[in-house]
Amino acid sequence: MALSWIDLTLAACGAMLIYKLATRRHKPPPPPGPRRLPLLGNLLDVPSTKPWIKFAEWGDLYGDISSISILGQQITILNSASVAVELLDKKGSIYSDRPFVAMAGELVGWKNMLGLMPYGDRFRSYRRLAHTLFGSQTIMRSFQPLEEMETHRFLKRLLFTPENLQSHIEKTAGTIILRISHGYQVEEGEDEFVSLATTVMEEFSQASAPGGFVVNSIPSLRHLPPWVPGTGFQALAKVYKGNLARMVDVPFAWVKQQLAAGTAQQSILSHLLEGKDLTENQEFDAKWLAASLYAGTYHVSAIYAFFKAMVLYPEVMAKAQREIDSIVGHNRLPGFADKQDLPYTSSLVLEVHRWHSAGPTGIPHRLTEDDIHDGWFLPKGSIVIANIWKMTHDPRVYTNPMVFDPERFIAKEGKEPEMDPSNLVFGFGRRICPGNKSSWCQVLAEASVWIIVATTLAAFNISRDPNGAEIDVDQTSGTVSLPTPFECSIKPRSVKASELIQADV
Ligand code: HEM
Repeated sequence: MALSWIDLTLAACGAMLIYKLATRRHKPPPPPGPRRLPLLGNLLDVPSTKPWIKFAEWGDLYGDISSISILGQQITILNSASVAVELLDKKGSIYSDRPFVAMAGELVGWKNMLGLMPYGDRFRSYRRLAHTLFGSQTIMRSFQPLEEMETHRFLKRLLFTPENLQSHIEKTAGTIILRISHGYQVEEGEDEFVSLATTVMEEFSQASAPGGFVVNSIPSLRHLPPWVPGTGFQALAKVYKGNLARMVDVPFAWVKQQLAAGTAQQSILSHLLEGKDLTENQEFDAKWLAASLYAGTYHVSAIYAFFKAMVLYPEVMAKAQREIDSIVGHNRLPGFADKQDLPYTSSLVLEVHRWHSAGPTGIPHRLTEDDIHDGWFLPKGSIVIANIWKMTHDPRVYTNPMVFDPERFIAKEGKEPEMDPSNLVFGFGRRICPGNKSSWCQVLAEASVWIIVATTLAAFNISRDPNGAEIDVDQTSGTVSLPTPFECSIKPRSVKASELIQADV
């Protein structure tokens, strides 16, 4: 008997159903994790603050690779460096996308910044562009005198208004980056570029916060016209977008004007633009690449954590000061040239990066293909989070991980140094922080923390404020996590130290 079209259609549907059932039956399970509720999954299990602590507990219960599901979206959590390397490094070609964040990425425009840029040709050309320029240690070292000078200015600000520690750190970190990225010298007091960037970073935090905007959970809402009730996010996105564009365009226009006048300082942008006939696209990329650097604020958190650690561990501060005094003496401040002779101070900087996780959960990666790892199924489009906090506080890797102890990185007879946290804190794979030590803008991340730590220890004593509140060893929630606020006393170590701080820069 001949088959009718309806038989064929039914057969096709049946075949599809059988195929789906068969493939579903044969699909391995997701990595283990807490029990999932229908529809909600683990929505109620993830704490709204400091999720890395809960992620670490799941690591202890279910192993180094675990997973949860939130409203149908699988999230895989990696709790050890080895598993992060296996997935994010070794399978980087499929683990390097970023999650789609409708409000921040799409509507406001952060997808043009490196951190949120989708993985693809444009991303690769950004990183290639940067690497060809700054893979050279020579170019990066040429920025060191500038960094020493800005650090000296930081010491001066600290001398006169130590109570404004956090804002001095923010200003100095921003200044160093703007000098290197745009060749721009920040004004003392209120500065137009710094204020604009501060506003834009706050807006980014709001626009990217999970649960902050309904459009982040239901991205298709972004297509609704602004007159539809409940789409107030559209108007706000327009304001944020305008501010972001100003933060990117205004300093860029300033550099072009300086280049035309022949007064431009050496900077990343001057290297990219000077004497080159760039296409519109190349110019666009250069502009957003330079702005991407300015958006990296993790080192503010690391420097602030250094001050907190010194208040809590005065014996560590005293030991580093003895080392600096013995090598540098009392008649000058330390500089990069002294670094190799200051191993304890350098270990102290490593311990700051380990003890305080500036980016406890990194920036989430997104899978672009299905993957099976160790018998577990990780679907295309799922999110992968490296729990950096757990990796740097794992007792299997670090002895007494909650204690601040630079000695752990110093080789002793019969004892190897513990793992260098630089292999963890800058993330993994093709999205590893470009501020990583083997990468092109290391001078901005590791080096800027080192020079501030070394000169501050040489010049100041940092101690508990006798009238201040009890200090807790805690940190704020967020992609970039700061130490919780604390009070401390910051005083020059001697009259000579005070003179050195006030000397002309
Ligand atoms: C203490 C200093 C710093 C730490 C701990 C840190 C940490 C991180 C981490 C964990 C990531 C995510 C990596 C991943 O997705 O696996 C990241 C990305 C990034 N960082 Fe840093 N960072 C620091 C300093 C800086 C500085 C100074 C800059 C600016 C030059 C910077 C620029 C960036 C950029 C542009 C990305 C995004 C890279 C991409 O998505 O391809 N970071 N950083």
